[in-house]
Amino acid sequence: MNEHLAICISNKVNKEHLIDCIQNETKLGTWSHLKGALFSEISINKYIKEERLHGSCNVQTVSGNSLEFSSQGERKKALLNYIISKKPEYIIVDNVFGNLDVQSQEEIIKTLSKLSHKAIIIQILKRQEDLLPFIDKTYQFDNGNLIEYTIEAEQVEINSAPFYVELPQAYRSFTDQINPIVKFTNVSVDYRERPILAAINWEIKAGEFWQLKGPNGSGKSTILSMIFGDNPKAFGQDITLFGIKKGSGESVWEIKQKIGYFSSDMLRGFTRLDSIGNMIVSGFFDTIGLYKTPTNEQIKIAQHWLRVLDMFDIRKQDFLSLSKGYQSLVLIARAMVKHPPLLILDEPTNGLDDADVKLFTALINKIAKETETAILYVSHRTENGLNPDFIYELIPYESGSKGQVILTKH
Ligand SMILES: Nc1ncnc2c1ncn2[C@@H]1O[C@H](COP(=O)(O)OP(=O)(O)OP(=O)(O)O)[C@@H](O)[C@H]1O
Repeated sequence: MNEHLAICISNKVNKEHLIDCIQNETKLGTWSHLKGALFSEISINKYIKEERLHGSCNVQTVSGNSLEFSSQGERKKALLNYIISKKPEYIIVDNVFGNLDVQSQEEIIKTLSKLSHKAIIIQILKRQEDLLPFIDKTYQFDNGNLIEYTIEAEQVEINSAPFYVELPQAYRSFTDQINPIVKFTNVSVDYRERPILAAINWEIKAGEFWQLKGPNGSGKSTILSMIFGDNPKAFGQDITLFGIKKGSGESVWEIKQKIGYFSSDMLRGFTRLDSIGNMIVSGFFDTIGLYKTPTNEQIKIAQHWLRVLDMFDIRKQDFLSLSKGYQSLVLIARAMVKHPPLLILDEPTNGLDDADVKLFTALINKIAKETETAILYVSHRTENGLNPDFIYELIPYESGSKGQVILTKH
């Protein structure tokens, strides 16, 4: 009988190092002698690189779409199918439910349970609620060793209001803000004649807190890219952002000035050395890292945010020295310094551990309460304590996804 294990880690542990130890060293276990596979965003990124380089890779999606142009959930499903076809003797399963919709989460539990009869499953676990049901033993990774560890309910004790300092007031007022700030009228999108969105009608007004949800591939990122990105599919559509019809001469830069954006993807791949303080100030210029000289007022606002996060004393410290959870708090402050009318959070808790999710939730609730900024949050997870006013749910049909509005507090 295979013994399956979970290794519980916080965001302070170097996950890549842990994976390397499992794959290549015998100190943790004897897996390195076996044929292994890695189910992780790390592998997906590797295959996307390969695809870019050679035009294709071994991991095939169900629709035949390239990995690069597939949705996050579609990529994960394609990777799992590929891994199964390789018949590994052990599988490292990292962030098992990240980016998967509720139905796919149930399916993956079934698939992995079945696989667990043939292969050893080594789960890397940051969220207690993600523990796979067939796991036999749980460990912590401590100083390069595995120490047996029992998960107990609600071990994570975090003050529910850890941010005491009031948020800075808007340095420019949005009281003359044109409402709604986002308006989609009959927006339909298809990719290579495959309908994705069908007649989307949606309005976000100033100060509202929205969650956008829907199954994998239903078109959430497509909607976001039409608001925040420069998706060519937005042209010729009836989309009004901040009172200006999209495509009527405004620059992407003008739109981005009014939107704060944070995605868990931003935490990956930073190599540039910059201080925590500079990272926050750079939000005024929509650059990652500081290239321009900020005004005194901009410095004052950034310092205020540093005090909110209780990071003023460590402001000169390297941003990369922070844990992923603290890096995300800094990047949210960075998104907020310009006091944007709209804050977009794209899968913001993906990859965070339990303690960091609690801090993140407290900061977002504070922003919702103390500012006029509307929040649009995209996630498959329902985070306890994060309470959007409305949900916009995409429901897929052959003819493209339709949207429905759900009021959550009435
Ligand atoms: N550039 C593109 N070319 C072809 N197909 C695309 C492109 N971009 C997206 N798609 C397809 O459009 C559909 C919607 O993708 P999108 O990323 O918007 O979904 P999503 O709801 O964000 O999914 P997930 O929850 O899995 O991230 C997917 O089936 C995807 O494969």
